Amino acid sequence: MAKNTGIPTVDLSVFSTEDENEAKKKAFETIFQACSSYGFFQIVNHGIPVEFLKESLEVSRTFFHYPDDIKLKYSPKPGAPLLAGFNKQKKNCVDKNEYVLMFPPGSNFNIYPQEPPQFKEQSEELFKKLSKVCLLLESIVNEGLGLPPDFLKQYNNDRSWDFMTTLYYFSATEEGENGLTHHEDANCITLVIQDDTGGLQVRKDGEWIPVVPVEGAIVVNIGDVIQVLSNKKFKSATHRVVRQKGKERFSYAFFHNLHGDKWVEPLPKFTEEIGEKPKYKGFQFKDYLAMRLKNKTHPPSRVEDEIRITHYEIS
Ligand SMILES: O=C(O)CCC(=O)C(=O)O
Ligand SMILES: [Fe+2]
Repeated sequence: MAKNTGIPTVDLSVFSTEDENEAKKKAFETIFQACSSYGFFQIVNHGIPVEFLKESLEVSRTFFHYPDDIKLKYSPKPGAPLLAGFNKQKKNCVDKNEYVLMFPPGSNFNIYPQEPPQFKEQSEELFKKLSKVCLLLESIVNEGLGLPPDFLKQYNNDRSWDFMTTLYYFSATEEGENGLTHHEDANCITLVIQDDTGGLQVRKDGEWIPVVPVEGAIVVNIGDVIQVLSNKKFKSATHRVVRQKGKERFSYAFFHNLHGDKWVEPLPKFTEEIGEKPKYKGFQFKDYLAMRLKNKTHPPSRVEDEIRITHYEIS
């Protein structure tokens, strides 16, 4: 385990072999512990060349440094149901960032910046590579939860709802340092690539723990869907981004999602089969996503009034 990262770091290459060995067992144990406590860990030797990750962050930096009149050419079309393309947070929004939202390569509603020219190709390639890493992580989570082989793969068998954002956080100002308000991710598994600025934090036992950047590492976090299915055995941790003084920050977040038609509820394995009460009511995933989207489009006046997974909690 790498020191000083705040959260554990796992060498993912040990999972590239079929045979059982000590290193694999240990990595597995670290992931299990991390998912049961923080809901966060980092991975290295994940199969995506470190150079490729750096290039991706560089492409993102180049785009976000263009003046608004260039960036705004790639904004979502008025009235578009999905905000694919370049988005600036509204002036009064507490989140101080800009982002480009992308759906799977080939989705006809994607709006890719054409400047720099390599943006589209780099993003599509990154999307595919991150998607592959998520499939491996999903199988590790499946095993960690003791589910039947390929249970999650079959349940979550449609990749068309996955998405990725690249984010640009401005440096902190006198008016504030909030970059992304504390939240939990609604999806299954999220991957984050961050530059070396820092600012991502995860909440554990009432404390904010920094997710200290590790070169070439990818941050992994568990989302609400896994938390609900596992009846809170694996945690969808609260996290946020704090802007740094004098330093802007670039990142990518990849969301291994779930088709909106899927029904989400605690699995019998974590409830009736072990004599535990379900901690959540079941719901159709798209209903939850719609409420989450409304948090963004029509934000309540107090952050604590936003709809979160607690909405389905059985008290
Ligand atoms: O930019 C980051 O480091 C995290 C982004 C994030 O948490 C999100 O988009 O849900
Ligand atoms: Fe997040």
